[in-house]
Amino acid sequence: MTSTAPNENIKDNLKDQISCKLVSEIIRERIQAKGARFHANDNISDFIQPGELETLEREVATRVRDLLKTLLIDVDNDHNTQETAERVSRMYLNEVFKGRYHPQPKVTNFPNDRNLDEIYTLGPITVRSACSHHFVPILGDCWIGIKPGEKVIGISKFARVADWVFSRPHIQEEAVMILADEIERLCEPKGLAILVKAQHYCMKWRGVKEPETSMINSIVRGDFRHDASLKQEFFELVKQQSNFGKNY
Ligand SMILES: Nc1nc2c(ncn2[C@@H]2O[C@H](COP(=O)(O)OP(=O)(O)OP(=O)(O)O)[C@@H](O)[C@H]2O)c(=O)[nH]1
Repeated sequence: MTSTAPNENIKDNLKDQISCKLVSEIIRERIQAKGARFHANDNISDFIQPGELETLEREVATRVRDLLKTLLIDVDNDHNTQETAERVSRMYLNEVFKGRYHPQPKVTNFPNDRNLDEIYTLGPITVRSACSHHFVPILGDCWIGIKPGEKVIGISKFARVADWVFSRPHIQEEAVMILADEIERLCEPKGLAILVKAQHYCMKWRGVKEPETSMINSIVRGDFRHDASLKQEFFELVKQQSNFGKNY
């Protein structure tokens, strides 16, 4: 987000407070004023100012309480659901969908001093998401292959970035593309390959109720795309890595 002069920010905040807008309206207007997208799998943290997430948490809890009431659950007397609205709100904003509302975890990159140009793979990295259609879990494993460029990042950062990207409502195909974009941005590899195997609870828990079906998809970029033997090496290494085939 481009910065605005401090006085303009203060004026805008005052205007918002005087008009008694909901914090979700204030944030939405800020996003729309910049012409930015706010689909379910977009990160909108640049548009949330300090303190607003806590206010949003209270607003979401009110809406979840309304949903529970509309579902004819006696939230006032049922001891099990009395604080469910607050828990669900916290869970969405700070846990399962934190990748929408919180900024990217800090990732330091280092120079590839010795010009390492061998590929390496990393996995399985557990990924947890939810499908955009039903908001029920997607759980799976991810493997990442890198042919380094001029920068390298610590291997734990791949897991942190994957967790941040997947912690949004998604479809699996887009989740993998967004993760690829973020990794390319962070370490500019000469080649990048990603494979995800996941189970979708919208198919497992409800709907067709298929308990074993999983979805596997992959993306290859740079040298992995142009060099068939490198691509094959990635898939061979992934096969050898432990837990390939694990079910949730
Ligand atoms: N391509 C793709 N589809 C997904 C993903 N996650 C869930 N889906 C599917 O999205 C579809 C949503 O379709 P709809 O027909 O509108 O929803 P529905 O009537 O609840 O469908 P059923 O699940 O068949 O009961 C379902 O077929 C899901 O299985 C994903 O990551 N990628």
